[in-house]
Amino acid sequence: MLLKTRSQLHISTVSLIRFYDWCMVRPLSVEEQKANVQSAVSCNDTKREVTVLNSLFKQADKTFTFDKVFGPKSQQRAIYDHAVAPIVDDVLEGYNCTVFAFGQTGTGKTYTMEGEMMQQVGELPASAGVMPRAVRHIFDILKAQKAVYSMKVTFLELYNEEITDLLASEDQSRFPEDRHKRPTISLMEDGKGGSVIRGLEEIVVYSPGEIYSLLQHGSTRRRTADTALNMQSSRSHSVFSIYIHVKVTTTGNQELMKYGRLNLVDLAGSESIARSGAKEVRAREAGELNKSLLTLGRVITALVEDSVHVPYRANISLKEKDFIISNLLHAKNVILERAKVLCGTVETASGDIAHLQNKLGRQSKTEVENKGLLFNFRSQIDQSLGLLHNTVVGSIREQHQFMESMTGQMNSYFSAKSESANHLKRRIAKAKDMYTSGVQCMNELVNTLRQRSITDSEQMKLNISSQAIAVDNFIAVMVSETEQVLTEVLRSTSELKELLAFSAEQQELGLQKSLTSAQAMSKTSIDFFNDISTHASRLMKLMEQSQRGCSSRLAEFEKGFEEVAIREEQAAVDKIAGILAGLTARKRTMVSEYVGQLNDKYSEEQEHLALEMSSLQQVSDNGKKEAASCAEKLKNQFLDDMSSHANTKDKMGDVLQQCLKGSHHSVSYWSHMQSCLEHLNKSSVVEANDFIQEGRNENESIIQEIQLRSSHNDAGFHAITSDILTASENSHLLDHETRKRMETLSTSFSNHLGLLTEKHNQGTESIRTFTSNFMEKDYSVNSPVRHRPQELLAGAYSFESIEELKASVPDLVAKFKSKNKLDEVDKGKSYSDQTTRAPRSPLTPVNH
Ligand SMILES: Nc1ncnc2c1ncn2[C@@H]1O[C@H](COP(=O)(O)OP(=O)(O)OP(=O)(O)O)[C@@H](O)[C@H]1O
Repeated sequence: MLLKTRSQLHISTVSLIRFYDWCMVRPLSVEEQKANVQSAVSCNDTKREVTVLNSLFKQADKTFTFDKVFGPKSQQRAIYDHAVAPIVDDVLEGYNCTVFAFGQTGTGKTYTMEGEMMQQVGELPASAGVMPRAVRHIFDILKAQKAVYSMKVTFLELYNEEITDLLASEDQSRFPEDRHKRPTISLMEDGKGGSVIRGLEEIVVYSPGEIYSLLQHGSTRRRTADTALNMQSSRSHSVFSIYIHVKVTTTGNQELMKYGRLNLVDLAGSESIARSGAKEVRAREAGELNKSLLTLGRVITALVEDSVHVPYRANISLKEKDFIISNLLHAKNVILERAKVLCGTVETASGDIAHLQNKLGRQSKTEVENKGLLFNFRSQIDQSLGLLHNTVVGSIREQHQFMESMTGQMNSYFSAKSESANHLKRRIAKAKDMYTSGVQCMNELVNTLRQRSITDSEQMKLNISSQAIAVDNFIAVMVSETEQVLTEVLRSTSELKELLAFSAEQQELGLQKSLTSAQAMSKTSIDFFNDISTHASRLMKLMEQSQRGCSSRLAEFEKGFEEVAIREEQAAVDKIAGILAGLTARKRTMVSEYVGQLNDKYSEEQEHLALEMSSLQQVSDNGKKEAASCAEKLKNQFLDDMSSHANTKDKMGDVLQQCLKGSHHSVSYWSHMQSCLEHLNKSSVVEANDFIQEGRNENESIIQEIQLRSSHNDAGFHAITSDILTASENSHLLDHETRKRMETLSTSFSNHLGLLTEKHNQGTESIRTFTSNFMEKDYSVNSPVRHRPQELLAGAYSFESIEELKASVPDLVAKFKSKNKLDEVDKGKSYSDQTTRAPRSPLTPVNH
């Protein structure tokens, strides 16, 4: 497995690139040892040589030299310390560095780069790879330097020419099958000859632990597969990048930013498809991997050999992103050759490697030289900057001294020179006095204005606050009254509710009672009708019995009668006539006896029936009585319920009436409140508008007055300056040198005056701005739809204050004029020598 690094430093348009080749040979695994696999490679770490033992195949051994060789016994820590640690130092110096791990599948690339994944705290395990060690190293250095820095990381995977962000947030798709699809991102031209990876998530990190978690997370998302040569073979290239921005302070106390970037690239392994046992998808995948690695190798070789043509595109050779990503798309034969060399299958690669090493050595040397040159260049720049600084400071000091000496000379010149100088001095003093008094007067005016504005704003604040308090009180009263009304309404509503509940209860009770009564009544009626039915059935039975008795007796009578008739007939036949009378008498007796018996029996049954009928009558009467009493009870109950309902209804009516009154009262109260507020707002708006208008007028006149004074002052200074110029021009007695100095002094004085004028101009402008702000912003009244005006800004003028100011302005102007005898200036009595010049606009520079 080869570990290759590339460093790149960007200094304006210059890019320095250097390459190192390290060769790592992993130990035989336990399985390989068990299978008695023979080692085909021997390493000489000291000589930095790896020998492919072709003698095993009865051919000459081949020896290859690298920048560094790590044999099978090498520890992860040693590999990091020798190969990667210096590169991390370069990164923190502002270089862009890349560490590639490439080689045949199963040779230990991922193990070297990642190793056993990192612990959050404490020592790293012995098997920790380059990535966790580099992270820990970077943080250790930054901590030791107490550096101010920022850091972010990216982690991408390149699989079958498709880039995937390994740190992208998990997909929250609605459909579970979509969640496994990782978002792909694209490589784009950045328009500056470089390229950008669009959509790659850059994660800002603050601790090694955070990076370890990200690495662990990203690493588990990488595509791996179980092949015949590696149980967990990476099927994609991965690029983990750390971007570091460090703030540094130079000796000249300048703050600079160093931007360094470390790319840690774990390439997929090249493989012999036949040996790895790859089929179908895996075989195609392996083909793509081989192709990309080959192209990468070609690009690296072209860069190492300084080839005119780099098999990607020329600008890419200087750009790392393109180098890593795009070159993979074109990498073909060279990397395969390298892989084959390592496998001992290509014999002719030995010379190339040696040649490459020599080239690399030369390049490293040039690189070191360039770095030295650069360092010298930088120190020269620092020296030049220091020199420049000293020169500038010295020249300023000289100028200052010159000015001081000039002032002294001028003083002596004026004291020694004639009346014209004295006259000039007096004029200057006068102008100075005038200007000072003007300024003083203006200051007074400004102070008075400010004082007034403060007092008036306070007064206004007081008024506003008292108004606000009144409005607040008014609102509070309204609120409390509204609350009372609402409480009343609520109380009435609750009473109403209670009454309704009570009435419902009463109704329910009444209905319950009615139901019970109706049930009792119905039970009594049912009993009554049951009794009647019983008695009726008994009566029917009795009647049936009686009928049956009568029938049987009549049948017996008929039978007996027939028998007797037959006997009588026989007797009659026998006795013929004699007995006929007695027979008839006896027949009559028998019939009457039997009729008597029948009559008795019938009367007896009649009595019995009458008895039954009377008992039926009795039952019926009882039932009637009970029904009547029940009806009476129900009637009374119903009447009670009706009266209670009537009472409830009356009460509810009263309560509703109260509610209605309360609502009417609230409505009228609210409308009253609304009209009050509207009135209040309207009056505030009108007052404020009037106030603004008057304030605006007053301020306009004040500004005009200030401008007038300023123009007087300017005119005065203009006169003085021209006097000085005239005096200096006319001074034949002055020698050339003195005149020159005079001119310089005059120019500096004029410049000074120009500055003063500018300041004055700024002052006037700021007063104007202040006034316009004051008018347009500070005094603007809020929209009438609001209930309370906003507070005016502190320092704003009240209407009264402006009135007072207005009254005081003429006094102040008169005072100013009398103090400076400006009436004379106005009349053109003094400064007659200035009238020859055209009047200058008040705020234009004096000398031009
Ligand atoms: N220096 C080492 N010491 C002990 N075991 C190692 C070492 N290097 C690699 N291995 C073991 O060898 C096996 C293959 O290593 P690794 O997966 O890192 O190879 P790879 O080059 O990344 O393969 P691929 O290109 O197929 O992904 C792993 O089981 C790993 O643990």
